Amino acid sequence: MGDTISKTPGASVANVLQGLAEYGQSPWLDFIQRSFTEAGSLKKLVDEDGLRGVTSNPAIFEKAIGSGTEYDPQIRSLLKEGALSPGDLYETLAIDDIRAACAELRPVFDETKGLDGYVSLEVSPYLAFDTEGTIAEARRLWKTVDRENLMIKIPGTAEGAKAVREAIADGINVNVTLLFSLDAYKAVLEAYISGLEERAAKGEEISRIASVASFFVSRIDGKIDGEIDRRVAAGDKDAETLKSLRGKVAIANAKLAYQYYLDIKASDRWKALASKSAQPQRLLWASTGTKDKAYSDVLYVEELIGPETVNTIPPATFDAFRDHGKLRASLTENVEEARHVLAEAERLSLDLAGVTDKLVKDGCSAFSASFDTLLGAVAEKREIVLGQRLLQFSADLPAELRDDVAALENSWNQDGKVRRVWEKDASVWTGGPEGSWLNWLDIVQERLKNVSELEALANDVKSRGFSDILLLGMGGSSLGPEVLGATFGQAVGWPKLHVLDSTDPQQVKTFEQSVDLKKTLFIVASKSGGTLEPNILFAHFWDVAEKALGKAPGEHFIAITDPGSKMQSVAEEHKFWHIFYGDAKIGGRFSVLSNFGLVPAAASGIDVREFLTSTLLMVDSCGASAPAQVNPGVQLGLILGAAATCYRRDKVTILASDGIETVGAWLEQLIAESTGKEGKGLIPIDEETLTTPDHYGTDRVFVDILLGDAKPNSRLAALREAGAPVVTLRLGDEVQLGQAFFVFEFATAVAGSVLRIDPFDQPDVEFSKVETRKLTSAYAETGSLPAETAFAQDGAFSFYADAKNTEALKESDVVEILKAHFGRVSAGDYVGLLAYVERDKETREWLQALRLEVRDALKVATAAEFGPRFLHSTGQAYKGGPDSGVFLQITADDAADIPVPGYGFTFGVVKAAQARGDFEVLSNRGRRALRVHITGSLEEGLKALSTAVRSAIKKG
Ligand SMILES: O=P(O)(O)OC[C@H]1O[C@](O)(CO)[C@@H](O)[C@@H]1O
Ligand SMILES: O=C[C@H](O)[C@H](O)COP(=O)(O)O
Repeated sequence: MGDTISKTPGASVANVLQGLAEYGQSPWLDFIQRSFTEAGSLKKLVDEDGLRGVTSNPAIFEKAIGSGTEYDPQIRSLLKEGALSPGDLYETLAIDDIRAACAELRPVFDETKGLDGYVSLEVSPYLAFDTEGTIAEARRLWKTVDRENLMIKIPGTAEGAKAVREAIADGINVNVTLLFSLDAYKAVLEAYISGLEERAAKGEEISRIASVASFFVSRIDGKIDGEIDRRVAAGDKDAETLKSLRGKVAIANAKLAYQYYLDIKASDRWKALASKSAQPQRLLWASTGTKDKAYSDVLYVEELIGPETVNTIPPATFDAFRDHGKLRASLTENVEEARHVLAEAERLSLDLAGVTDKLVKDGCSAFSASFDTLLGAVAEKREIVLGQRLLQFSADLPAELRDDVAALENSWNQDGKVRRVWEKDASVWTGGPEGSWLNWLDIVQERLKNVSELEALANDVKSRGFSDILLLGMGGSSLGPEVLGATFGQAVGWPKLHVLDSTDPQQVKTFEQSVDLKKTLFIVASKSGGTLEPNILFAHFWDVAEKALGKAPGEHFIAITDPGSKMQSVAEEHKFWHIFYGDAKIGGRFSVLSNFGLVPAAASGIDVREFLTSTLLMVDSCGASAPAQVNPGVQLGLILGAAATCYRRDKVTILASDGIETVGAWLEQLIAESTGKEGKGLIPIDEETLTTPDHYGTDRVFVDILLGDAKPNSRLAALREAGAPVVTLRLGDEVQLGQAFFVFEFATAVAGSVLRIDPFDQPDVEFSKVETRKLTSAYAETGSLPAETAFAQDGAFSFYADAKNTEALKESDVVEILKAHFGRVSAGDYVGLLAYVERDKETREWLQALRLEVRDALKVATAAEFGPRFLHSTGQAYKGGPDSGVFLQITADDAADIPVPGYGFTFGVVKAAQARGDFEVLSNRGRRALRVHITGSLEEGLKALSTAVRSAIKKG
C-alpha cells in the first residue's frame, strides 16, 4: 500500500482539520443536506478546513429529507411530471443531493488523483442480508448517479461482503459500512483484494478503483460501557478494572484493525496488486461523534489519527475539532496497551464478539427503521401533493383495534412484508403456490404500456356503430365489467354495456330482448375458458345472433380468455373479431385491471388511458417502498384481518354511495372467495341498508365507499360511537374506481396473510362445480335430474335438507320449519338468503325487504344473493369460511325454459343442477342449510314465503 507521510506534522497549519492531512488522514463529513450544499457551506469546508469527502446513510437522509419542507418544491414538480412511488421520489431527491456534493468535491478528487473527493450513497438497508439484491442495487445506483467520485456504500455483513467482491470486480467504488469486528473487517478486505485480483486477471485496469472500510467506533463504547456500568452497579468484584476499560475498548479495537491493515499492506499478495497501481482500501473511522458526554467531544478523532486513513466526522464534532482538537499521530501509539485492553475485556467476559455481532444486526435494523421513517415521511408528502388525485382513505377504529393494527404495522415493517408481497414471496401467506398468482401487482403498469391496443379497440367499436355490448361471464369476469359499466354510464357514441351472469332462463330471455341482436357486440369472458355458464351462454347467443344476422356472427364476438384455453380455440374456430388475453398468473377475482375489465371498459368508451394513469398512483401508494403505516392497501388489509382474528368482527359491511353502488358486488367476490376458507375468513355484507346500533352485534366492520362529495351515511356516527370500526374510502371521481380496485385487491391479499390462508385459491367453489357437473351429465344421459325427496311439503312449498338438518327441522308446517331453522341463529351468525330466480327489480326488492326483516328481528348480518351468480362470489366463503352461516336456499319452477344448443340440457336444468350442487356442498360442510322450492306462480310463492318468514322470526 502507499507510503506514509514522515515529516514533522501539524506544525505549519492554522487549522487543525487541515492539519490532519499532514498525518495522512483525510477528514470527511458524515452529513449531507441540500441547503447545506446549495448555500455553499460544503464548499466552505472544502476550501477552509480541507474537507476531502462526504458520507451519507439512511439516518442522515431521514433527517435531511424526512423533516422540514426543503425538498417539497422538488417533490411537487416531480409528481407533476408523472406517477412516482415514495421510493422513487426519495431516490431522485437523494441522487440529486449526491450529485451536487460530487460536484463540490470534484476538485478534491482531481487534485488528489482519485485518492479523495468521494461522496458515499448507501444501497437500500433492506438489502443488508441479500447478496444478489445488493449487487443489483450497487450496479443500478452506480450507473444512475454516474459520477467517478461516487462510492456505493454496502453493509459489511457476510452477504454484503460477497457483494463487495462483485462490485469491486465490476469496477464500482465501494465504501463498506457497518464494520464493528476485526473478523468482519478481515472478510471485507479479503473481498476487496479478491475483487481487484479478479479484475486484474481479466486484464481490466484497477488503479481507478477506490474503496474504504468504515469501521464504527463510538457505538462499540456505547454498548461495552453500558455493560460495564450495569456490572459495576451490580457490585461486580472486578468493578475497578471494569471501570478502567470505560471508553477504551472501541479505540483499542480500531487500532488493532489498523495493525491488520498494515500487515496486509506488507504482504506479497498486496504488493502484486500495488505493482499494478491498485489503491489501498483505507480504513475509515465512522461513528466518531462522542455519544457519552463524560468523554471529550473530539475523543474519536484525536485518538485515531494515522496515515492512509479517513475519519468521517459528524458536523458538531467537526466544529469541535476545528475549535479545540489536538493533532498527534495517535493511531499507532500504544498498540500493546490496546491489545491489553482487549485481552482484559475478554478476561472480564465483556463479550466484544457478541457486542459487535449484535451491533451489526442492530445497525442494519436501525438503518432500516430510519429508511422506513424516511419513506413514510416522503409518502405522506406525496399524498399531500397528490391530494384530490388520490382516493382518500381513513379509518376510525376503537382504541384496542387501533393498537392491534399498529402492532401489525410494526411487524410488517420489521419483517419487510410489503416488499415481500411485491417480490411475490409466498412465505407472506402459507408458503404454497401464492407466488404464481400475483401478476395483478404489475398489471396496471403493463396495460398502460400497451394501452394503444385498447384505444384502437375503442375506436373500432365506435366506428362499427354497435348499439349494445352483451358480456357473458361469471364472477371476476363479469362483476368487474358490471361495476365499470354502471359507474361510468354509457359514453356518448359508444354502445351500452350489459352484463349477463345467470343461467336463469327468464333472465337470459330478458337480456336477449333488451338488446338489438343485429347491432350487439358479444364479449365472452372466461379466464379458464372452461366455466359452464359463459360456454352455454355463448352457445345460446351465437345461435340467436346467427339467426338475427342471417350469417355466422364471428365478427360480432370478442373473447377474453387466458392463453391456451378452450375458449381460445372456440373463438378461433368461430372466427371471432378479436381475442384478448388475460394473464394466467392472475386469478379471476383479481382480474379487473387486466383485459377482463379493460376490454369491456374500452369497448364501451371509457378512457382507459386516463383510468390506468390514475390507478397507477394507487399502485405506487401501495408499493414496495410505502411502509405499512402509510400504505393504504396494507392498512385496510391489516384492519380487516385484525378485526376478524382478534375480535371476530368478520362481517365486512359494505356501504357505497350513489353512483358507485355496484362496487359492493365486485368487492364481495374479491373478499369472500379470497378469504373464506379453512373455517376462517371475512364475510362481505353488501347492500344491507344501515339501521340503529341496537340492531347489530359486535361482529361488524363498516366500509363506507363514497364518490365525489357524497356525505357519509348519517347512521355511521352512532355506530362508530357504539364502538364499531369504520373505514372510509372516498373516490374523488369515477376514474378513481381503478384505485379502489387496486387498494382492495392489495388489502385482500394482506388480510389473507393475517388470516394465514392462501387468498388465491377457491377450493370449495370447485367442489360445487363437480357436483353440478355430475347432475348435468346425468341429465344429458337420462333426460332427467336424479330424483330427490322433500322432507316436508306445505302448499306451494317443498322443503329439502340433508339428514342432519332434517333432524333439526322435522316439522310439517312452513312457519314451524322456518322457525326451527331461524331458531338456530345466534349472535355472531349471519343469515344467507340464496335465491335461484331471475334477478330483476321486483325480486331484488323482495329479497332486500326480507333480509332487512331478518336482520332486524334476529339482529344478525344478512346476505341477500342470487344464484348462480353468487356461486362465483360469496359462495366460497359460505361453504369454506367460518361456520356461522344459516342458509335458506330458494328455488322455484321455471315458467319457461330455453334449451342450450349443442348440449343435451336446458338453462333451467343447469340452474337446478347448480342449486343442488351448491346445496350438496353446503350440507357436506355441515352448514345449517334449508332449501325451499316454490311450485306454481313465483310472484305468489315469494309473497307467501315472506309472510311465512315474518311469522317464523317474530318474537314470542
Ligand atoms: O373466468 P372464469 O375462468 O370463467 O371463472 C369465472 C369465475 O369463477 C371462479 O373461478 C370461481 O368462482 C372465479 O374465481 C372466477 O372469477
Ligand atoms: O458512514 C458513517 C456512518 O454512517 C456514521 O458514522 C454512523 O455514525 P453514528 O454511529 O453516529 O450513527
